[in-house]
Amino acid sequence: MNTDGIRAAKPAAGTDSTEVPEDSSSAGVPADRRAVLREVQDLRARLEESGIAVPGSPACARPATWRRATLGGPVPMVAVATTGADAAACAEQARAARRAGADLVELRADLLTAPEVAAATGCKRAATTMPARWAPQELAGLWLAAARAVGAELRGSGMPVLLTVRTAAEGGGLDVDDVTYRAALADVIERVGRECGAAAAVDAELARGDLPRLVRLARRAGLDVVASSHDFAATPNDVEMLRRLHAMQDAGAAVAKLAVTPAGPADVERLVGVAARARGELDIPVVAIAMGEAGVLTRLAGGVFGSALTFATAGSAASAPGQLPVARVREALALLHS
Ligand SMILES: O=C1C[C@@](O)(C(=O)O)C[C@@H](O)[C@@H]1O
Repeated sequence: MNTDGIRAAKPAAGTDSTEVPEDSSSAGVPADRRAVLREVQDLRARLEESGIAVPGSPACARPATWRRATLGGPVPMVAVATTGADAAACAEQARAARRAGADLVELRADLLTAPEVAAATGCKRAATTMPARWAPQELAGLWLAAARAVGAELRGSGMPVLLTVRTAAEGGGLDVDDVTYRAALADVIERVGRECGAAAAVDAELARGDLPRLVRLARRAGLDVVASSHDFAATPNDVEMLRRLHAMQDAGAAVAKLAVTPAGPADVERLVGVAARARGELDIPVVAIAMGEAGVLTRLAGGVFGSALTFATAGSAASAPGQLPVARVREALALLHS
């Protein structure tokens, strides 16, 4: 088991690596950092007591490399998601993400507002204005235009774009049936794939079905698929969470991502336990996030338990509850993975 991350964060040589010292040697570590370390170490100890091997920061068998970002390497990547309602706002947020030092930008295309609808209604709330009656090709066209704008903003930075269209069923802004979702996603995959730089990877929801076909299409287009599953109400049982992550790998996804809502610390502990197990069982990078205040630790220390990616903010609204600013996340990563 690799304990280097934790050990490197200890200020005093020769101290027990499972304890955070209270003495003067830890004086340079602010209280909140010590609290993070303590929580991580407690959690780790409890998981190991229950027989779950905590991976530390091992490299993954099949890392996913998109431009200069590698998921599944020794340190988790930091993503910033756009929440803008149009392409220009998303490009602006991508610039802020780049300046803040994020590794990649997630374009949340489901939060875009169709310009005609916005003009007619004056409404900026994307989730209520994405027109369900649109043909898949029209939706894909809207998303592609934003992908182009964000891709152009990041040109030369080496930062990749992850194109995500989150459905209402999983807490996002696109309220369409599964057939429309799949058709629109397939269309944008093919069109984005033709435009080098517009996106390096695309998110596809496991529960919407047909994941193997979308993965094949994406591969043909030169894109990786990040398979995802979100629960904004609860934390499913461990068997179900592991099943979903395995199903994502079996469908050919390059990354398996799970975001859940914990009711309290017990759920957080279960989620990181599942992440650690999945990390040992799967070849592809695993992303495991507990959303909301109760799950903040997973956004800072998820990498210790095998999670390859964390989402942070760069001056704009969070795309999911519990996200922290990039700088705060970087500080934690430096502490835990140096
Ligand atoms: O899947 C995820 C994770 C996320 O939900 C989070 O909790 O940070 C944020 C989403 O934008 C992203 O697509």
